[in-house]
Order: sequence, then C-alpha cells, then structure tokens
Amino acid sequence: MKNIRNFCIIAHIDHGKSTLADRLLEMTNTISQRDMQAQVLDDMDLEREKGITIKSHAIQINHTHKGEKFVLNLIDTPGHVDFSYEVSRALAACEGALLLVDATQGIQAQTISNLYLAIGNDLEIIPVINKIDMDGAMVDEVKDQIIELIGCKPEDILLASARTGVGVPEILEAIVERIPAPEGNPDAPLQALIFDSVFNSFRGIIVYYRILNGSIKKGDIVQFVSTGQSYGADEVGILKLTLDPKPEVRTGDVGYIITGIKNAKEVKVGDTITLASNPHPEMVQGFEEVKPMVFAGIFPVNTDDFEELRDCMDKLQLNDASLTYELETSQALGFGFRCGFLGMLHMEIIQERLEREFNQTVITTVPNVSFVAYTSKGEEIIVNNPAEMPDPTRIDRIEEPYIRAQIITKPEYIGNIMTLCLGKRGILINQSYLTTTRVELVFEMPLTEIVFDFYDKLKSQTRGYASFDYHPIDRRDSDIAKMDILLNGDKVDALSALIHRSRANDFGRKLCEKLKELLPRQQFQIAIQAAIGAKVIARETISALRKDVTAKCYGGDISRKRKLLEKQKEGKKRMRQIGNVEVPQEAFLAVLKLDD
Ligand SMILES: Nc1nc2c(ncn2[C@@H]2O[C@H](COP(=O)(O)OP(=O)(O)OP(=O)(O)O)[C@@H](O)[C@H]2O)c(=O)[nH]1
Repeated sequence: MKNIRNFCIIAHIDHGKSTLADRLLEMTNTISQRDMQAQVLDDMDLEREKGITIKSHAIQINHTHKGEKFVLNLIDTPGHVDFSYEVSRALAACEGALLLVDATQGIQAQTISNLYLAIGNDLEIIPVINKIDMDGAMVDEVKDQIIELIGCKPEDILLASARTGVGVPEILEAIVERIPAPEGNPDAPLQALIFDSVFNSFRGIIVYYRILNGSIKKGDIVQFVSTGQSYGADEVGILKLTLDPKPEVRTGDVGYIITGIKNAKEVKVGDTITLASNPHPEMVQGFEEVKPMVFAGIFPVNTDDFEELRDCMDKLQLNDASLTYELETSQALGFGFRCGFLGMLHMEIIQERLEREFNQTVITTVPNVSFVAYTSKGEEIIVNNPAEMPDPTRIDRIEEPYIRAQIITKPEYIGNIMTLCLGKRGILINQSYLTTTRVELVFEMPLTEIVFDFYDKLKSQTRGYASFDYHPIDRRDSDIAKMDILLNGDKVDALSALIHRSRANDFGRKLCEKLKELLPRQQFQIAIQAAIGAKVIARETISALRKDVTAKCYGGDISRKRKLLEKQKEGKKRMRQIGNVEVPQEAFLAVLKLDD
C-alpha cells in the first residue's frame, strides 16, 4: 500500500488534461506509441463496446522511482459543471491532484471551482503550469496567480509542456514524493467508494471503485449500501489499457467489478460497496442522490411514435442514470415525457443521443427549473412543469433555486458583467483581484436566469474573456407567475412558462413577437396572446393569407404542381394543429431564441 498513489488531474477546459494524461501513459510505457495512436482513432461507440474508455475513467500506471516500483492510479474527472457531483466523488477517491493551468490563459473559473473541490477533499495539490512551449506563455504571471490562489511556494510549481513532454518526468517524481500513500485497514470489512460506472452492452454495468478498507475477491457477494442490493462479483480487477481481471483487489487500490447489473439506476456514484456477509458499519461520507436541475418536456414529433420513444427513453436511462422522466400529457403535443436533467448541457446531450443513437425526432419544450409552491393550507408542492403550478388563489408563497456563480474576467469587463448579472437578479457577493489583470466576481443568482442564454450573453459581453462556473446553493422566496400563450383564444400548454413577475411583461411581448415570426400565415387571422391568469399582457396578430405554393408554375405542368403540393404536405407533418392554428416544431422552442 505504501507504494500506491491515487491522483487526478484538475484543470479548466482545454488546459491540456488529456494531453498530459497521454504523456504520462506514454512515458511510463503504460501505453505503447502504437496503441496510443490506435486509441486516438477508436471512436466512442467502439470504446464503449469494449468497456474501456481509458482516459476518461481510471488507469493504472506502473512507475519505477529511484529503483522502487510504484503503482500510480490516474482517475479522470468529467469536465463540465453539470457533472460536478461526479467530479467531487472522483476526487474523493484520490489523495492528490495535479492542478494544471495553461500558461497562456492563466487561472480560469473551473480551475478554481475544481481546486475548491480538491481542497474540500483534503487532497495534496501539485500545481503545474502547462504549455510553456507556446509563444504567449506568461509563466511568471501565472505563477503569481497560483501563489496567490493556493499560497504555495514558487518552487512548488512545476513547469511543463504536455505537448513536447518537457517537465513530465518531474511531474511523475512529484506524484511519488508529494502525494501521500493511501491509508486504510486491509483486515477491516470491505468499504469501497464508487466513483464512476460505464455501460457495456455485453457485460452490463462496469463499476469503478476505490477501496478504502478491506479487499474484494472474485466470487464475493457484495452489497451496495444505498440501495441495499446484493450481487455476486463475477469479475474483479484493475484498470489497465483494458480491464485486467485479478483474483482480488486490495485496500488503497482502484479497480472494477462486474456483477451483471444491466440498469444504471442500481449503481450510484458516491455509493459504498461492502460485503454482504461482513458489512462495514459505515458508508463512505458524502454520498448524495444527484438531483435534476432543469426540466423539459420531450414529445415525439409524430404522436403515433410515442411507444417507440418510450422504448428509447428506457434504453437511454439504462446507461444514463442521471436522466429522470415521467409521463406527461399535453393538449398540444399529446403523450410525451417530462424529463429532468443535470443542466442544459445534459439536456442537449440527451436530445442529441435520442436523435443520433435512436433515430427519434422529438420536440423539446421550454425548459424550467424546479420550484416549490406552498399552499395556504401548508402543503408543499414541487413544480417541475408549468401545468403543476397550483391555482394562484391557493398559493401562499413560491420558492425558486439559487446558485452561486463565479466569473473570472479582465477588469475592463467588470461593468458589462455587473449590468448583465444584476439584470438577471444577481446579487454581488464578492469581487477580488487575482492579479492586476484578472478579477473574480461572485454572484448569487436565481438558477432560472442562467438556464437559457446566460453563458452566450456573458461571452458576447466580454468578447470571450470570461470563464464561468456555478453551484446550487439554496431556495429563496420569489414572485413567480405562470404565463400562458393563447393562439386564437386556445391555450397552448406546451408554451406555458414559469417566470418572475417583474419579467413577465417584457418576456410576454418578446415571445409574442417571436411567435409571429415563426408561425406561418394561414387563411385566417391569428391572434397570439400572452396572459397571466385572465389578464392578457401582450398581443400580436398575424394577418390572413392563402399561401399558394403553385403560384410560381405558370399554368401547364401538372406533375410539377403535384410535386409542390406533395412537398407542402411533407412540410405540414412537422406542424402541430392547435385549435385551428398550425404550429411548426421550432415555435415550441421560441423562448430559447429571444433576443434582447
Ligand atoms: N503548445 C501546446 N499545446 C498543448 C499543450 N498541452 C495541450 N495542448 C493543446 O491544447 C489543446 C487542449 O488540450 P487537451 O489535452 O485536449 O485539453 P483538456 O484539458 O483535456 O480539454 P478538455 O478535454 O476539453 O477538458 C489541444 O489542442 C492540445 O494539443 C502543450 O503543452 N503545449
């Protein structure tokens, strides 16, 4: 155990995490140059079929340091804020972290948020400035930023180029010398922390864990503490370039277990594995059920395809346990699902996967966060869908989720960012200069304000010179109203939105204008109205017109005429009939396309 080191690499996006991991694997001959190439060329699906995604989960490196053999387990962490819970669990499986900072970019928002997670897990931090080979490298300035941030000595900071390999041997040396060996009792009952899992269509779910105490043997009956389920350990082993089966995995080590589980829901990141016959009395600290943050409806474009969509959702959930869904019916869109996502990125990924892997064309409705309504009778109602909002006369108060947002930028953009964030109901909590050219702003803001387009606005307001990260903090009282959209007097439930009352008029007006652009003219006049309760707050009108697609063909050619009419019919399939109005698919997402 004294010759084991468990570590991870934390960095802002594109600061060179994968490249450094490649170099570490190459220099320790964990992967030969030839395999390295082959791996890079492997596509994701193939990688998944084989049950290996070497660099994205964990890999064991054998390294000889001053004549002594060491086992280094590199645990990878997901990059995006939507998955920050998984990052924190991966960090909990390590004793140390390489904090990688791009010499041309300096410290960015994710550098800091990941660093805080690492410090929270008591990890030994090894700061590394990467990309020193680049012309724009500002080594001294970035050094100052790091010293300011973590309070280390200048000589503790390593300089490297993951591209050329310069400084990588020193990184290996620092991993061995600075990161402590794991502690734990090999004779105690098994206690292992699940930090990741992957779905393999042949073998079921492969669970990755770090053993804190005891050991796990092939054939053991193990128990997952949070679910209480027991399984036989069909195979256990360590993670090399491929899965490397072993009769036993011991204290301090990182390994995998295959038990034939087919449903991702049974495996929870952060859960503890123990032995059914001799359970460890304690769970590993810090387990949380991951809660979805953003909700939206997903409906088939064609109502007849509902059963097929249900099938696809079931399959998708088998390998993405963080996706939640339940049946939703909409007058406008028929049967579909109200889905919960970890964040907007997660929502995009799910939509993409439904389209690419399952060949489904879906309509996604306006996303919203989860509100809590308290009725005057003292009931607490969770509102994940505008339709679930109780009648205003019954509501005592409503709470909405808040986040803490952290933005790092250049001082010249402070003004723009202030205007943007205060306009989004943000409260400035802290402003501090990391160096003279880099400032960190911390705001508390309602989550609902950043769901739609906050990040795009931030980028445009700062010409890309801002990095952003956020974490949920709490729920606060808020004046939320349900706004409905009516087309010729018919309420379109799929276009309803939950919105802060101060925003409603402006939002209603813009949404009506946008819908006017998106709805095709029809043979009759269409009134578009936004209303809160019975009160109409905005209105637009589309005048009547018969769109004669055959007008272009002067007389004669009947076959051409027929073709055009056919085409028009095709186009209609992507429309939904609401009352007497036809609504194209993109109108349901109009809210995401509103400009200022
Ligand atoms: N010049 C130079 N380029 C580097 C170095 N390290 C990484 N890069 C380049 O920087 C880009 C980002 O590197 P990645 O290793 O993909 O970064 P990452 O942190 O893994 O990025 P994500 O996976 O998106 O989080 C790539 O184009 C690399 O080739 C370096 O030391 N020098």
